[in-house]
Amino acid sequence: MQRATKSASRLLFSCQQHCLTKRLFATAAAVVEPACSPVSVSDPGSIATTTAICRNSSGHRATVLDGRAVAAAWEKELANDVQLLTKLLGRPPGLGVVLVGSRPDSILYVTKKQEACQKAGVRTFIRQLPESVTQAQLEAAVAATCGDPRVDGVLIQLPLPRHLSEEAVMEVLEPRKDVDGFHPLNMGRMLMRGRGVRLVPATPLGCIELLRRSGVDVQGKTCVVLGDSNIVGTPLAAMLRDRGAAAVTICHRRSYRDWFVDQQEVRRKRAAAAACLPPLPGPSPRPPQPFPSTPAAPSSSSSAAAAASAAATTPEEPTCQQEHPQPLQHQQQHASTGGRVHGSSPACDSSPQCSPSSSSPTLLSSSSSPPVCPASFQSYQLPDLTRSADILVVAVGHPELVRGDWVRPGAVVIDVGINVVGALPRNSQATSTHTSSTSSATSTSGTSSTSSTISSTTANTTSNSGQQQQQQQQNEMEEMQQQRRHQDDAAMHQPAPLREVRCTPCSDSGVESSDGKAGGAAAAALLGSCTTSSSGMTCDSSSSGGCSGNQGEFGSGGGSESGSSSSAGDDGSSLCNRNLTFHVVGDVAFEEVSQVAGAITPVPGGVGPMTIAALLHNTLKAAKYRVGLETW
Ligand SMILES: Nc1nc(=O)c2c([nH]1)NC[C@@H]1CN(c3ccc(C(=O)N[C@@H](CCC(=O)O)C(=O)O)cc3)C=[N+]21
Repeated sequence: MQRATKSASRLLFSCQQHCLTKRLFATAAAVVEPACSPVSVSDPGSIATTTAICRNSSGHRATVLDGRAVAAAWEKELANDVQLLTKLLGRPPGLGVVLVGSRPDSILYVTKKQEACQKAGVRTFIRQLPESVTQAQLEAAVAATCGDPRVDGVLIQLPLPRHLSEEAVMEVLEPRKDVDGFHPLNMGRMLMRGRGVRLVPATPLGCIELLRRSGVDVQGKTCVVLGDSNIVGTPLAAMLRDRGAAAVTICHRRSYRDWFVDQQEVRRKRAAAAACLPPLPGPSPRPPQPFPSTPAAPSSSSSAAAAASAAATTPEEPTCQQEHPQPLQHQQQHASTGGRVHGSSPACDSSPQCSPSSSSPTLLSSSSSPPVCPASFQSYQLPDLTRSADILVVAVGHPELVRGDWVRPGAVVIDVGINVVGALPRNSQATSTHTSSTSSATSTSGTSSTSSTISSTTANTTSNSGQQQQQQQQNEMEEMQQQRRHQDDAAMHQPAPLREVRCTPCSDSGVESSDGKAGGAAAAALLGSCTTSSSGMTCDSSSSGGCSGNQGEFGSGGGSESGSSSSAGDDGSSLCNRNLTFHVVGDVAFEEVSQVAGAITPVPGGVGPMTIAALLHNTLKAAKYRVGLETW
């Protein structure tokens, strides 16, 4: 009734907008059941069977892209190359790793690399430098590793402590031994079309291989890469492009960072905007552009196909007075998240969200009507963008950022995030009580919520920018410190079965070296008294002796400066000494997204193991350059 007082034009406009939005979603819902998404996934184990993944709808779960199994198969293949190379080299291929400090995650990843190399018959030479190492010492260590005749490939484990320049040390690497592909020559060749790709970063290569080996064809697909890091987002976008993607969108951190800070607020804005969001590029058929100022949305081949099929089946656009089906995003939300609040769907005849009184100032004009949609990208539009993807890669470093309603039904979702969340004093699980979240925690709603975030490490999305890296490290430190303050009441609700990590970083004094012969023992030495298993890393927090004073053949470069314990090491130790438990979750809400996606990678067990296999692949490639099996 109150609406009747509003201007007719505004009402009409609002209705049109909302109805169009609804029709759009209704259309998307209509193609869910009968149509098969253009993505097909074959069983990685079988040769001939290719199962088309039909667009998901409630009741269908996504195919899990098993990174562990695929990586194991890949590594087995690589073992043949190792045999050949060992003959040609007159020794096993060798990987040199330079590790600064003792971040538990870095130690874990180095250990994984070492294990994979040992299994394949590749020797590893690990040079662990103290946290306090100078740039010159680090560069000398890298140069010495590159110069070692037993070493064919070299990597510098990232991130580096904030006082060190990643950029500068990368230049010390010999490009043909740069198994991470971070040297500017390798990066440049990869980014520039036709320049002859050589060594490419392991994590993106792992993603690409996982897609390929799972039977997901990139050709002609619309890809969205959420994350703009130098080591994942940027190279992966180029690699998707080179594999024939029709369109690749890289989302800069400014497109998602608001979601980190205040998810509630962005969700609220998004809900408020639901009635007047401008159409975004994507696979769904789009109504005519309602805003003359909005540029025309490009369409992909799959969107054209979807539009064609939709055009044949879409009923007349409902009038505003009609009952409308729930937009798909709301259906999904209620089906898969237990009703995670996204804002209620506005009534067609009211559209209060488009009124100037809405609390979404960037969205709306201050005049009466029509509402002005933003000229630039707004955070709340991100789910529309991600939903345009046939292949969605997420590498942002925020636990479970991507929810079910961010994903196009049937899409392939690659989760690169590895976030260590939650802390629980050991043995207190049974009696744990739920505590309030820290500022950086993900939403605790949904099916796989986590409570306090102790440290959010996107292992694979480290930026090469010193400033950003510093900021990230500082954030991690702050979170850890905050966690320590709350450690007494750190008990938390346990989400679905997740890997448990209890760890004690070893002392960062001295320089540790080991080689592949020692294998697991070398890893254990590196980790102090830590042991690893398929279920994670377990360490005896009472001991860190395995790491100190064990000066080996790589004693030069970083020297054996001791006593320079890092704050990171301190924090890790303190946490470990308190017997806290961590969980690993991805950037994608796995359970929820599994209800929508056609295929999805788990965390752990997805991109991580593929990264390790890719690194092994690169190490052998470097060895091939050396013996002339491949030309540089
Ligand atoms: N110079 C450099 N090169 C890298 O390739 C590099 C790096 N620095 N810094 C860190 C990231 C991270 N990264 C991973 C390696 C293995 C797993 C991995 O194996 N993950 C397992 C388990 C992990 C766990 O147990 O927590 C999984 O996801 O199933 C994950 C992440 C390589 N990175």
